[in-house]
Amino acid sequence: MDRSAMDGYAVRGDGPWRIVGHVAAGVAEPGTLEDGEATGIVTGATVPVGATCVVRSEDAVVSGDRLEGPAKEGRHIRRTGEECKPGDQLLPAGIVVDPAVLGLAATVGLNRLTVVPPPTVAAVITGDELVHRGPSSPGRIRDAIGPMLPGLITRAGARNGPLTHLRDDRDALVKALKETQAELVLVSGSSASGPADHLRAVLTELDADLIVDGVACRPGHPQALAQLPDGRLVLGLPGNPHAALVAFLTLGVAAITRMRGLPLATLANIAVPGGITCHPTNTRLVPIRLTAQGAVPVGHDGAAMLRGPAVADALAVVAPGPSEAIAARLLPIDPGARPWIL
Ligand SMILES: Nc1nc2c(c(=O)[nH]1)N[C@H]1C(S)=C(S)[C@@H](COP(=O)(O)OP(=O)(O)OC[C@H]3O[C@@H](n4cnc5c(N)ncnc54)[C@H](O)[C@@H]3O)O[C@H]1N2
Ligand code: MOO
Repeated sequence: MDRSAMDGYAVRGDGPWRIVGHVAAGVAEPGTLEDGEATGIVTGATVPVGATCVVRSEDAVVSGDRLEGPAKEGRHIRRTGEECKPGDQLLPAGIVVDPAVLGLAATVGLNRLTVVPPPTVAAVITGDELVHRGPSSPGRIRDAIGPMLPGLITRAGARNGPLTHLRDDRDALVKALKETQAELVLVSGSSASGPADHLRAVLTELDADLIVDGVACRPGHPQALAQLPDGRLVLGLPGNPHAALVAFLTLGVAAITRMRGLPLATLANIAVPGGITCHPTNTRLVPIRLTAQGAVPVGHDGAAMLRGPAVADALAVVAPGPSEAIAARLLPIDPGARPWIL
């Protein structure tokens, strides 16, 4: 149906017009206008048959049932089929159902969409030294990874499964990995080769396929990705909090993105006017802020520090090399952000 885009009067022909009625919202049969006739109308209401334009209420001069105002053929009428015609493809296949997509689907009357459901991601935080409330004390530190994960998981487009805390105990980790129901299980603080780091041994015991056994990046090199025989994925996040964040943003987001049926993002390149020292053999991930001149490192970027990442817009992905990089790729700190095209 043709609808009014403004509150005012639907008119037919040139003015002045005689006001013959009013069309309220939701009226299905607004009638017909003859030449020289007008009817009051609200935004969104169906215009009467024969209406040639709508005069906005602020442009209308009314005295009794007489209306005067500016008239221009088609003005302020939303014509049927303006946005889409039968047979139009509204959206490409494989698109993320974000709020605008959902609204558009409802607009065209769809009750059901065929979707790839978001995967569920669970987390197991390990460490005898961790406390979860109050300040740290000698020998004990606050868990900084657990509080980061639910938001990261949500922003990566997955559902949060259970988040549990474990002592550094091999049997407890075996039990947790056997019992945790999620397509992806994150395990923090057990990725290296120390006496309390059981992840790799436990993965072997569970007959997992170790898909990624360390990544040549700094921080985050001990990260690991494995697949259990029943198909669930396990991602080992290094215990150092910045390293854990890097591992989630790289392997974690890549795994979740593919489980959602989406292609991996292409990262934009950006200039680093002040340069960033390269690592000779590993890719560096350096927290930066975006400025009009390019990427500027924010500092406080040690593997155990979150002060840098907390104020950063992105991680600069700096390829290995002998000297300084003057350009880098950008990995958003927020996994829900669309990667920038610069
Ligand atoms: N011999 C080697 N030792 C280490 C290596 C190595 O290559 N060879 N790599 C180091 C790097 S790099 C990292 S990262 C860590 C990774 O260790 P794990 O994943 O096994 O984690 P932990 O040893 O338990 O902890 C490391 C560090 O992080 C602190 N931590 C642990 N969990 C949390 C948490 N939830 N919140 C805050 N901080 C946490 C923990 O107290 C340690 O200080 O291995 C290095 N060692
Ligand atoms: O992962 Mo460690 O630096 O590489 O913290």
